[in-house]
Amino acid sequence: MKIERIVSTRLPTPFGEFAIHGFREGDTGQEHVVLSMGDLTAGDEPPLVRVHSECMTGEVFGSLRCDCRPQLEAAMKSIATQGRGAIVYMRGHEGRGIGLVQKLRAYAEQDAGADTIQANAQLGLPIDARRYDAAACMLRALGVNRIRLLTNNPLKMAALAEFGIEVVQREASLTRPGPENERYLRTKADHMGHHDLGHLFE
Ligand SMILES: Nc1nc2c(ncn2[C@@H]2O[C@H](COP(=O)(O)OP(=O)(O)OP(=O)(O)O)[C@@H](O)[C@H]2O)c(=O)[nH]1
Ligand SMILES: [Zn+2]
Repeated sequence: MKIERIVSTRLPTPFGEFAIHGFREGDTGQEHVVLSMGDLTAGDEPPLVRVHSECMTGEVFGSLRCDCRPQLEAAMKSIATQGRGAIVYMRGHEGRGIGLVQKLRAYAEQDAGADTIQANAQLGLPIDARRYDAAACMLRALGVNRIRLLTNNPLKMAALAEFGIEVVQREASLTRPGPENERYLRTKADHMGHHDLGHLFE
């Protein structure tokens, strides 16, 4: 995989000032960004990293069908509190890799009774089409080979490891469930093997 860092600049946010690094994949032209804070390569302690899948409905419009925005904000806050870490923001991961409009079609199926997995299956789409090689390459380009990863998703950990990023520790990324995203979170807990989400419903 060829991926190039095109630019690095400042990004002041309500959570503190990050650096934002703009990357472009050589083969596809797909763009991604990494937000970083502090010196990612200093010391023995691996940095806290969130590899986050783009979700326009949640992050731009505040959709309550998922918890992507609260997860992203919590990750930015944790990194700011520690003064060090990175958000690898994966464009092209929208809808677990099926794309925005296909995700909206899946939402329509869900409103007719399907869960998140059944909805994709009914549309003839993969349940999860995301790849993590670009994420691993971007981390490496920033000098990072060992991380503490904020996730509940075992596939994400395994995929990063497969592409040479050592996940020294996993930290849960939990938000408070609401009536609109409860089924989405339960499906991840019950059928997609996600860690820790089951505790939300105890
Ligand atoms: N296909 C599909 N994608 C969804 C749906 N709801 C949210 N998404 C997408 O799922 C992605 C987030 O992935 P998740 O599987 O929920 O969580 P994760 O990132 O794998 O796991 P964590 O690291 O624990 O948050 C975002 O790109 C969302 O757009 C849905 O109902 N159907
Ligand atoms: Zn979302």
